[in-house]
Amino acid sequence: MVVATNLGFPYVGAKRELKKLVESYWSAKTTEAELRQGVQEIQAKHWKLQQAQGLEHIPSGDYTLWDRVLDTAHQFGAIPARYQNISNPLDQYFAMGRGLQKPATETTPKVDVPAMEMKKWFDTNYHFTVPEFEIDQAFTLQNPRAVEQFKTAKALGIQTRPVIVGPVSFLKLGKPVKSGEQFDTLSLLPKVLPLYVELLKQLAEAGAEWVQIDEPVLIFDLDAETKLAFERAYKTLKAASSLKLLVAAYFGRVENNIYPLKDLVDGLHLDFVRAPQELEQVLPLIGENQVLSLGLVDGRNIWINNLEQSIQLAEKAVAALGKDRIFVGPSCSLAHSPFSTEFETKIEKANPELFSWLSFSVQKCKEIVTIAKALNEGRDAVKAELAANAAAVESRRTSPQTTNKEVRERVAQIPASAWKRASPFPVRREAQVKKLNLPLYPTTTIGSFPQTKEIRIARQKHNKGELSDADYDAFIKAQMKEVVDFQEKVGLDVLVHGEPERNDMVEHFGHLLYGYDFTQNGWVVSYGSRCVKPPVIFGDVSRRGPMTIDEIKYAQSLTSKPMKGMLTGPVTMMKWAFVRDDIPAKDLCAQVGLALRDEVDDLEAAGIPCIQVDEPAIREGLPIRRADWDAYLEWSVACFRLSTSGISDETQIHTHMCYSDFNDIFDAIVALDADVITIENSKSDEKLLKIFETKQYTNEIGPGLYDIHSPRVPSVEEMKKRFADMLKYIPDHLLWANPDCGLKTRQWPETEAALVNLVEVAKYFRSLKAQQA
Ligand code: MET
Ligand SMILES: [Zn+2]
Repeated sequence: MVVATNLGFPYVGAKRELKKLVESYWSAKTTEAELRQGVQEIQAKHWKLQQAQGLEHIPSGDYTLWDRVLDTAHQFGAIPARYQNISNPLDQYFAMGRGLQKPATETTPKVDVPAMEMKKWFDTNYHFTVPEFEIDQAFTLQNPRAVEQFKTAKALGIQTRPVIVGPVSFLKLGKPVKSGEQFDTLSLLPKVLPLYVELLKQLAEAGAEWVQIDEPVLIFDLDAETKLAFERAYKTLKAASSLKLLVAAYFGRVENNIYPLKDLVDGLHLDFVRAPQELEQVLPLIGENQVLSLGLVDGRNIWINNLEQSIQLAEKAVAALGKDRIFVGPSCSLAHSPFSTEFETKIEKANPELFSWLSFSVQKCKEIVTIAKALNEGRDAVKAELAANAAAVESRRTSPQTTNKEVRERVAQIPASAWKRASPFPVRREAQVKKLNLPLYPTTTIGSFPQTKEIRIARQKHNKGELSDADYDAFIKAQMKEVVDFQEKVGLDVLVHGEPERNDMVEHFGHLLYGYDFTQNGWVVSYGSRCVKPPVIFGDVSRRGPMTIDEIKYAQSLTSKPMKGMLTGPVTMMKWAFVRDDIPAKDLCAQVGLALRDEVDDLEAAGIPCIQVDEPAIREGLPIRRADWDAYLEWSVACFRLSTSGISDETQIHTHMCYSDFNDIFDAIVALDADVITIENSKSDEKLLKIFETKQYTNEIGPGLYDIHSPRVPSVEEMKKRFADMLKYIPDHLLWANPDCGLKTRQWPETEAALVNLVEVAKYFRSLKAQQA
């Protein structure tokens, strides 16, 4: 029979219970014993909830207090030296994840260790902790969490399927401990495999039957060596274990990467939401005794499944392999989607139609069960569910809420000339130099200034109706005035309004656009205990009206210096939202691009000489497979240009990106053709600047002079050194001086001190230049 399975559950909890629990432990309000007890209660609730939906394979070991890859590193003793003298294992674990600072006491020395590096988990917005390996790394097995969780569930009478991170992904996702010491982390495979054997043994002894081994690196472009590593690893594990091994890949297509696993493991889980077209290719790669687990329900988005479509796809697999060799499940762990729609009372009331299109984790479990039941017992057995689903699918397909004829027509008729600026950069530069009259090495900031408690309180009060629109407006104006006066005082050249009216750079604009809505509880983990609540894009996007003109115009009226308008770019507006899946991403992006284009035009008409369109998410949207890069970059760059090309030569377009690692998309950054780009640099000095040895950036550029993520005030000397380094690569007339990113997470005192120093650095180099001349 077809088995209904799950790969992972949103461990953070319906109301972010786990977050509250661990944070309370960190602030010493909860003891370790209470933390463990609390976690068990949450887990028990979630296991029972999944059982109640009718799932047969329920995961355990998918719960984590920080990150599952970190759990794996910690349990195998891959603990970097700097954490080794923290004696309590739990505190050591948290220190690896989030760093630890403790003043000295009479008996203990001071502790000050930074966190391990975090990286994006494939193309999601979740960040995992990057394991660090020594070239002669030794591994030991201590308290594997999967075993502990399996036993806890078992004691409650629930048979679960333990989930572990597989050996090849674990090693591949890690890095050599010293950046200078390069070695292939996969070379550690022979050392770590015996411990995996031991881990499987412990799971078998505890009574597990199936174990899910996550190997998401199967979706990368893999070299022959890694494929060989897969073969070696799973030959060893299979030979040593009586457990049934399900190797799980997700977030993309696997192509023939799974070939080495043929007949080696008992089952494979693949993502048919991302790669439905792959079913036919993979069926012949499934060995005679292997199960194919179909990822049919989107684990990363919030839309209802098209059950009939899923059933039809599954029927093809059933026809080829038989019911006994098919599982159905989510495409990936449901930890990447929010908990349950039952808490979305606002949308339910205000927009019941939209509500009927939403499916969060609990609902997704039910969808999986319905698909399995339809396959096992026929569609009649789930008639009511299928009918309700078909009605909702049809309502979404045909609803006037999702389609705006004018927007569609406008996108279809974008003239070729709208995709690029009227004149090439050198011509625009001349016009801008004349108009702006900026000094050499102009100074600016990235947009936001400290979001103080005062600002947050005023916003809350306004949202609750305790502060009238007029009073709130006056408050925001006063904030802008403070920020403008401050920038004048410090001596910056291109000013900003400070973004006091924005809680978040995507959500703020989402409220001003048609097609966006907002959940009350649609939380997903971003890293550790940090959660985000992305907006929902459900329909065609267009402006409700001018979005920023009043604020920016007001800010400009306060100064004779150029004011920089501030917008969030089309790709970022999409990437940091739950995006609709019923039209191609590139069409949606063009809609957002057009809405922003109107705003850019209006800003110009209002007399704003510089306009920044932030695109921090362009890099992270990059597809995993190289073969898919060009197509993505082509439309994402095009949509940025669409939003910034409706204006005259003399209006200066800025863009901003952070989070580094740009070198592999350098050509696309050039193609954006922004007049000025400000870009992260201070955390990866040489890496960014190195590229200028081989490639030329022809427009103006401001690599960040200091890291805004830390309260540390950068000294004049240190920024001088950085600036001098930049001047080796970037011609004088193109270089700007600015911080790394927006200042909203900073406090005022350090902001002031840092910017005063920054302006001094620019002045120093200007006078140096004047002396040379
Ligand atoms: C994550 S990029 C942030 C850019 C935005 N303009 C800010 O300054 O906050
Ligand atoms: Zn930034």
